Amino acid sequence: MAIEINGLSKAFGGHQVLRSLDFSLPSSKRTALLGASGCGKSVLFHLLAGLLSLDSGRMQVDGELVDKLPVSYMQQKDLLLPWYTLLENASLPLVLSGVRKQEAHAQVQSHLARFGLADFTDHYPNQLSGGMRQRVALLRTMIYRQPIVLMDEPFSAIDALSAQQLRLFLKELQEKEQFTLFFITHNVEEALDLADEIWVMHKESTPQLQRIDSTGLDYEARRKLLWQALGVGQGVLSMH
Ligand SMILES: Nc1ncnc2c1ncn2[C@@H]1O[C@H](COP(=O)(O)OP(=O)(O)OP(=O)(O)O)[C@@H](O)[C@H]1O
Repeated sequence: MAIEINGLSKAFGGHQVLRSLDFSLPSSKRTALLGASGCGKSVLFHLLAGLLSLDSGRMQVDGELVDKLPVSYMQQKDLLLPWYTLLENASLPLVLSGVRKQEAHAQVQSHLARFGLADFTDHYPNQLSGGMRQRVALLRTMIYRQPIVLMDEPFSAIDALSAQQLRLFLKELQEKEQFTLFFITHNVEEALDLADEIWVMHKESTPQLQRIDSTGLDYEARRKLLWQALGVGQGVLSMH
């Protein structure tokens, strides 16, 4: 699937957030997007998913103009419905797509153990930890999957060990099923471990999107290059 974006711009009031972005999203690859807080990463994902409208620019899938890409979108907020149990929340996209409830539940149940959620089927979101809710959101994204998967900081609310396991799980799944993964992270190591391609979004410079070319470099050199592109010697990318 060829995904081409041209001249994509977005402003809020007088604040120009995205300035004429051009890129093709690498198909069947894992692409990481990094950049300082507030530079417009989530706005870009909202535009791609059709949750916001473009001021100008165009999006094409296999040469066809589209107003949104075919995405499963896991947002920063887990968006779980408080009055539904874990099982019902995770099954929701399948049920909405027309799968019978019983069958949707059975499908979800077969994946629960892998996500460390098998013992919590009947729990409501307010009875789950932040990390667990994130895992339910990840499961829900994976179970009703479109050709492109957008993830906005998928592992930021999860403890380090669970995050590592889920990263590995996601990587294996992507390698097996070959969907196009585009994810936002503030974690340089996560980008280096998980992504085939790494892009940095800038607030001020033009072009606003920079592709980090680290062909032939070892891990340490790639790490250094990425920190340099982020304009930071070391330490954290941004403070929330
Ligand atoms: N609906 C909106 N209305 C007005 N301004 C908005 C809206 N959504 C985003 N913005 C502004 O657009 C800019 C970019 O926001 P965005 O959420 O994309 O940043 P980000 O790079 O994802 O940041 P972070 O890494 O902290 O999540 C910010 O200045 C934000 O205040």
